[in-house]
Amino acid sequence: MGSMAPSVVFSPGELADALGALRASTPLVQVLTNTVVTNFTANVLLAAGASPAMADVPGEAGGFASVASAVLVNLGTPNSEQRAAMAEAVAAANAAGTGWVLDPVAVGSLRVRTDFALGLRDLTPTVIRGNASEIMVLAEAGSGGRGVEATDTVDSAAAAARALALRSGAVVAVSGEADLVTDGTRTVYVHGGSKMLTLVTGGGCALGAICAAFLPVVKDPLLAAVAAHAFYSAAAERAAAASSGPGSFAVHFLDALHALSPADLAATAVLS
Ligand SMILES: Nc1ncnc2c1ncn2[C@@H]1O[C@H](COP(=O)(O)OP(=O)(O)OP(=O)(O)O)[C@@H](O)[C@H]1O
Ligand SMILES: Cc1ncsc1CCO
Ligand SMILES: [Mg+2]
Repeated sequence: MGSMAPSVVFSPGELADALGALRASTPLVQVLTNTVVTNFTANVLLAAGASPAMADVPGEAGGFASVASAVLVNLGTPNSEQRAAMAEAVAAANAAGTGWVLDPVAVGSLRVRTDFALGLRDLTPTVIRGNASEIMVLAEAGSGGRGVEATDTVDSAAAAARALALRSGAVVAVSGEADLVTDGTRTVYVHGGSKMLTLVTGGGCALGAICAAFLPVVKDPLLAAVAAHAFYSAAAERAAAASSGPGSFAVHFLDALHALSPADLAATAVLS
């Protein structure tokens, strides 16, 4: 992978500048996410240089979204209060012109969240991020994975991802061995990363938060999502090299997100 030509879509310098802008502005990211990954997600955002706020209570979520830099809506454990808060936050983010990310965890076989996710899909998310099976369900081209895990490959979801982007107006990101990011017209693959990310809960969920953190710092949401994935992959590679299993990987991953410089990102990212 290291010998692959860099993408013609975004240069290493554009990725570096995006990370530099994130670090310079400390975006305030409102997170409405599942109970499994809340703490890990907050730590990932802090390590990366953003400021997390887990404001997901009805009556507060809308007010918070109108002042946040970006919002993440993750459907991992969607209790009814949280669904009400998500509806509030999305309405307020849209009214304020604030970017928001939808992560439709485990849609397909799980009815409540599937119905809710299909409604959110049509409320102009800026980015939709999920694994291949989740993205295929939102594109109405698949029946879902096995619980929170994908049973489809990124390549098999590529056409669905592009169709979903064109239909929703969102940038669509599909995670896997190589991540695919598309706005329906332009498609970028982000290589690298580590399989260790799949052995720590929240590997995908926290990536959605990092996508949100990049939205307010660059104009083009496709560049924001690509920079987020490249940054995340670069940190995962560095962490995997220093660790001996999932436990130490999680610790080294936070350290790597914190330590990785814009120049490191420019030197490490492999796009195609
Ligand atoms: N085989 C692999 N090799 C390298 N990196 C991988 C591999 N599979 C997944 N990843 C990386 O792991 C991260 C999480 O992707 P994954 O597809 O597991 O998300 P997910 O299923 O949504 O996760 P979650 O369990 O948090 O919901 C992404 O950064 C992705 O690039
Ligand atoms: C394990 C799990 N179950 C519901 S959400 C979640 C976190 C990973 O998606
Ligand atoms: Mg997921």
